[in-house]
Amino acid sequence: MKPRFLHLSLQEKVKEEEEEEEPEKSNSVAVEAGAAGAAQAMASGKKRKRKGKAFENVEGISVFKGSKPAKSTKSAGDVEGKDEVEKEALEKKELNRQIERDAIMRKKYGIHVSGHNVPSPLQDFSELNSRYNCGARLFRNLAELGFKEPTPIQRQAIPVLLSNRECFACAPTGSGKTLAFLYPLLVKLKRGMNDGIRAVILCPTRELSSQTTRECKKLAKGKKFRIKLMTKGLARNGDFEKMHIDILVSTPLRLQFAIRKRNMDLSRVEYLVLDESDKLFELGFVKQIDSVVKACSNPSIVRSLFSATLPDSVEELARTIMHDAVRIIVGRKNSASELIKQKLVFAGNEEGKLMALRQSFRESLNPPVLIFVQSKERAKELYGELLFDDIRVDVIHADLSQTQREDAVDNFRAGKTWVLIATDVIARGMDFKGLNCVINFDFPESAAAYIHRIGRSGRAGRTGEAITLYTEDDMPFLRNIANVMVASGCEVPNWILALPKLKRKKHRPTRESILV
Ligand SMILES: Nc1ncnc2c1ncn2[C@@H]1O[C@H](COP(=O)(O)OP(=O)(O)OP(=O)(O)O)[C@@H](O)[C@H]1O
Repeated sequence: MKPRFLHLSLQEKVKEEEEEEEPEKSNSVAVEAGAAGAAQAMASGKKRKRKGKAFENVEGISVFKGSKPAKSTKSAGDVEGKDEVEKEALEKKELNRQIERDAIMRKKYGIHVSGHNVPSPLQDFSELNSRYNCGARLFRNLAELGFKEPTPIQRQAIPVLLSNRECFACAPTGSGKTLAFLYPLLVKLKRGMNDGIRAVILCPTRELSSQTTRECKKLAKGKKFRIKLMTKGLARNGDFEKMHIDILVSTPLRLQFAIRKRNMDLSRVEYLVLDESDKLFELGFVKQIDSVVKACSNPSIVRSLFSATLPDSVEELARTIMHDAVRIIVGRKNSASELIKQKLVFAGNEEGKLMALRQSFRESLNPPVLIFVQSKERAKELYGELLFDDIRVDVIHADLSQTQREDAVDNFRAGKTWVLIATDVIARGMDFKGLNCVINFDFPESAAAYIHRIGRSGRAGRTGEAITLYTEDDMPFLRNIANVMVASGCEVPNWILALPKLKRKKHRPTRESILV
């Protein structure tokens, strides 16, 4: 099903965007144009100055300054024309040099871009001040949070968003995408200038919304931003007409509820971020996303999509709704983080999986460990089994209350729980610092699910481990996962890579009960 917002006429949008861009341009040419652009913008700035000078020269000599024309066999026009040509050649040279410098830096960090006039990547965070005048407080917060160097996605996505360009970005799990979209928001929004809701960040789960809100508040420390998490209570009872929110973080369902039932007005939203965008474009979410995107009717809105996996279908969809978007891919598209050591383990059947898990815990348990299963029923069953082993174990799934879910995450983060059993509800975006190992007790339903699950470890430059158990039933789907493993530098037996290609991408078999 195609979302309705796709029917928005492109022509209409182009016109709207043109109207919007004017004030930004006049504010700061060099800043906003960025790019191979920084040079281009500089060049055009220079051009303007020089044109001014040229005008003064001609007029000055003959009209205002009253001085006599220089004695020359060549006419003033000839000299002027030559100067202009030389200057243009110089500018072109500088522009080419800048393009070369950008290309070298992108190559160094594995950044691939497409789009017109893409802003230059950041050399370091200090450029946020020199190039974009980002403000001392936000800059200090970066240092206080221990962020010394921008990650590759931050190097490219931050300048793009600071230049008010729409973008869709794909970078590995744990590579700092959150900061890449939060930081430009905080810079661009300045402080409480408008009423209503000014920026919306959509995340597929409550846990991720809550984590993103927390990160945003940390980054905005000392600034008076009104940053809100859309809770169930707020969605049901919020008086949004009287409320001023700079940044609202929500799941699509809660936001759609507030739009429908509480008449929430999103027409002044200036920035819309779709985090884990490919998940948000899946069938279960698409209607909600549609109504949110439609409600964000501000013609000047800047939208951005972020994920570690970006299927072509989502890219195509994104292209139809975005204007002049920049595409940023870090590393290889749809690949796992290279920091994770990945292993496939044959366990025969369902019974064998439990034995293999117990055996591995007996040999060495290096907490924290996250175990993924296919459904909430299976999560409950496995929890029931491990509860009697001498392990501090907990479980998280969609049947638990909000408080229980929050407690499960908090206890795991605090080290009170060593092993957390989970469904895919926390497979995306969750940042558990120092997670050593992910175990796929149940084989993931797709390559994308695999990438996100194992991506809970090996984050922010740390190494991690991922073990995937498989049974006879999972064998036909092994190749999908093996391809991901090979692409991220892991060894896989040749027979797996020689398995036939499957047309069906999703694998969610009926499994025997875990209970013994
Ligand atoms: N420049 C940086 N330097 C050091 N650490 C950073 C930097 N930027 C972000 N981090 C840290 O890296 C970790 C992962 O970041 P983040 O959660 O944004 O990853 P992500 O790319 O969004 O991953 P996912 O695809 O799983 O959502 C976080 O703990 C974050 O604090």
